[in-house]
Amino acid sequence: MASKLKKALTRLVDAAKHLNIDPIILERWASPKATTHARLTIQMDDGSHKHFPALRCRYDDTRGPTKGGIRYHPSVTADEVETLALLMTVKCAVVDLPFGGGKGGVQIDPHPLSKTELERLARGYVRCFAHVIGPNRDIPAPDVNTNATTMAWMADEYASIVGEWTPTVTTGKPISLGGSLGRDDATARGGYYLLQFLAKDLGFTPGARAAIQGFGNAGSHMAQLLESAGYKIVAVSDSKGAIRCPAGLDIKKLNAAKERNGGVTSFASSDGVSRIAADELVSVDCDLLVLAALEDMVHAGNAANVKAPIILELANGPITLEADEILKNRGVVILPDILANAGGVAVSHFEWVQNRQGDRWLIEDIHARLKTKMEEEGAAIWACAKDKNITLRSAAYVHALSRLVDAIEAKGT
Ligand SMILES: NC(=O)C1=CN([C@@H]2O[C@H](COP(=O)(O)OP(=O)(O)OC[C@H]3O[C@@H](n4cnc5c(N)ncnc54)[C@H](O)[C@@H]3O)[C@@H](O)[C@H]2O)C=CC1
Ligand SMILES: O=C(O)CCC(=O)C(=O)O
Repeated sequence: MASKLKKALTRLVDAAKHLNIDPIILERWASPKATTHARLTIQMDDGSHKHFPALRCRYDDTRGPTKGGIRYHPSVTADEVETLALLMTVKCAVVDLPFGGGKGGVQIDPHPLSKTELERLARGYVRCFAHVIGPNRDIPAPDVNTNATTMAWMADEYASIVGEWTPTVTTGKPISLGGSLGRDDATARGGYYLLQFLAKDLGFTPGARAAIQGFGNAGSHMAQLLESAGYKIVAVSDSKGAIRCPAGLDIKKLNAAKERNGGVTSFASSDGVSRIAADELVSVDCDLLVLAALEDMVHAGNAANVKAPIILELANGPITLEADEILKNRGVVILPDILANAGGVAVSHFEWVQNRQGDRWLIEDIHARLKTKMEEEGAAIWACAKDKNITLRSAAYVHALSRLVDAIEAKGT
């Protein structure tokens, strides 16, 4: 079976056909610039030691330091991390950030770990990769199962290694340590601004019904934003299961139930809310399907069951190549990951700039800058898709690729 990376690269190669790109230039993205592997050993609270495979990939730094999150998950592999780092390379070009693409991961289920074990894991990661990361070289951020606290521990460990506080080495930090206002909900908010901007063209109106797969950072913030704007959230899921409520879920109450009980299914005892099978989420009757969990969740086996006419990808790579084709043939419009979830890295860039300036921007400024970015890039990609009669995903790749090629040609290499 083709690797995830090989499959992901076909999207880049297809986009190149719409531009007159020298194949030699394209070859440079066929593999990452560097992937570093490590054995990450931590002491557990009972005094024993455990070892976990850990990685950091710097896929491409043509447009600037590599940038991308760190994921803790049992399914982390080099192939997955490299694929996600390729997506970061393209994403940063889509929204014109002065960054290349990177990603990191640890193959671990972090849920059974205590807080002290999690801290040792984060610090251990930095000790493994201190020679790879750096404020002008490679800048991590949160991704699946990592958060602001993880970034604080990582920045603190980096400071003790280099001998000075260096806030620009990670983004997504707590506000008290130089984190940016608005980074917490930025991934969802960027997707939300894009959706609002295209709503008229998409025929998406307030009161419309949304189903959301994944109820972590990206998915739960999206639920809040959509609910506040008058949309109905009729189903949500997480790794433990899914719930449905045709009248619309109360997201505040759902969040409180999740906090208390650790998962969305605990809310199934509330009025009008029923439990459904996790894989039923993608086939719920709704006007918008938000994918905010993991890769490959919509595949050849379930793409035909999707009822939503619009899909917004907050997750990275949630739709397989085969499913993409099925959905395209059925006329489903996909707002693609490399544009729709770029709000996270865009506000990470704002954080990095604020840290370099030693300044703090107002939340209103951050929202305004993010909105402008999503609208400008969204408009360009929408126009490219119409002009070339291609999908929004293909148009986003074309848009990014032309910026990447311009940068290479400008360097003359
Ligand atoms: N956090 C960020 O800033 C960004 C995240 N993303 C992407 O968004 C996606 C979600 O990331 P976060 O929200 O940060 O992670 P998170 O760890 O906060 O949340 C992940 C959510 O997905 C759920 N989940 C896992 N497996 C599932 C399954 N099989 N079915 C349904 N739900 C499942 C988890 O229970 C959890 O609710 C990932 O693909 C990530 O790469 C993309 C851009 C930025
Ligand atoms: O904020 C960042 O630097 C990267 C976030 C990320 O990992 C992503 O966009 O997939």
